[in-house]
Amino acid sequence: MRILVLNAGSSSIKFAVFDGGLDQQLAGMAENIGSASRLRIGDSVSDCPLIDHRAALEAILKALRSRGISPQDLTAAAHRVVHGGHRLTGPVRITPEVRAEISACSPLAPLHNPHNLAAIDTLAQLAPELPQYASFDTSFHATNPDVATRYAIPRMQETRGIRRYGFHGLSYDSLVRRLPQVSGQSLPSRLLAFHLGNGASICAIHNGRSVATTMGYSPLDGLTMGTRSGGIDANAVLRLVEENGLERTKAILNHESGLLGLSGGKSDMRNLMLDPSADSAFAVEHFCYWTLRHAGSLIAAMEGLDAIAFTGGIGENAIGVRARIVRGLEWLGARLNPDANHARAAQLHAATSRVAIWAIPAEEERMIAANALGLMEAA
Ligand SMILES: Nc1ncnc2c1ncn2[C@@H]1O[C@H](COP(=O)(O)OP(=O)(O)O)[C@@H](O)[C@H]1O
Ligand SMILES: CC(=O)OP(=O)(O)O
Ligand SMILES: [Mg+2]
Repeated sequence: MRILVLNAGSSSIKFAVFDGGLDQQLAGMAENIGSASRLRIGDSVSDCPLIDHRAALEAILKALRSRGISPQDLTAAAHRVVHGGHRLTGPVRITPEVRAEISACSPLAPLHNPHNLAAIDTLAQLAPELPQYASFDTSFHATNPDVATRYAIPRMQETRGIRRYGFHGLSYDSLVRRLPQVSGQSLPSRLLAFHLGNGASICAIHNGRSVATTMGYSPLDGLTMGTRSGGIDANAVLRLVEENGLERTKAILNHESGLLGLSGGKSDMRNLMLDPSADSAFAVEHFCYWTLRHAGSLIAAMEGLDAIAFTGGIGENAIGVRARIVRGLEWLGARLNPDANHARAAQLHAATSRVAIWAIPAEEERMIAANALGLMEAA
């Protein structure tokens, strides 16, 4: 049994091969697609010009072939699909109907669904008999109450799908399973989970279920992100459309804003933290400030806070960002253990902290493989 998992994010494609016991045989990623791209497989890293996601997928498949794994050797492929809309609320085997539904959701997640579909189509061409499965980033938030998911717009528009969905659900779902294993304790009742990567969101998890999250109709809303604006007044968006047209405005808000727009050219947190310019420092502060503003809103939705967990590329690695965010939550009694933070430990809270603080690697790939395996076993 060999399951290939493909997780296409906005700037990267992560991949992993699992066996039937969900042991990971191989993993890697193509990162910084479109700029200074690199291909990592296990411990080896090579600079590799990857102009777009298609080129990245070809490079990944070539690298797998060179390690003796061609598409024909796989039992199944399993994909992260970012937007499942309101019909695809759990993992599924990909059929022509499912593919059409994912495609219909592409305008809602323009940085993601097209890449997810491209990977599905490429594998279908290379290995037409290969069963393929999809897990959706939106599913975990299906438990949000109506009051959290509805925009205050006429019902007619809501029935056309204009509502909040929420994303990064595979990461939050895996966090809920992983945290008790790592901490040796039961899941905290009111858990605030920060998925901070190139795309970034926060989720209020009450007794294991998502009750509120910062992303909305699409993965543009909420926090300041690598290249996405995060929350912006709809009238400001309309003005941008009037002045720049629809396509240009989409590009501005999705590809040219966020940390990139604020710093004047850098979207990668690693680079921003090394850069001494005032604009880069402001971009990092904007990211942290708005993360905290939204955190306050989600804490209110849960009526309190027992624990926080950081995940995603920034949440797992950016020591200074974590320290700044926890400092902003000191009024709630959160206290970081600086040594644990610097050592990149899993448990980050000081003994005096009233809020538990954890860093847990995002295990989206394992979650996607587990979902696919579950469907195969049930078939
Ligand atoms: N050691 C590090 N220090 C600071 N930031 C880091 C580090 N490693 C990764 N990051 C940041 O994590 C982000 C990418 O996160 P990731 O979750 O991989 O993104 P995505 O899946 O959305 O493409 C980038 O901003 C990157 O700079
Ligand atoms: C939904 C989303 O923003 O995904 P990513 O962080 O991988 O870009
Ligand atoms: Mg990601």
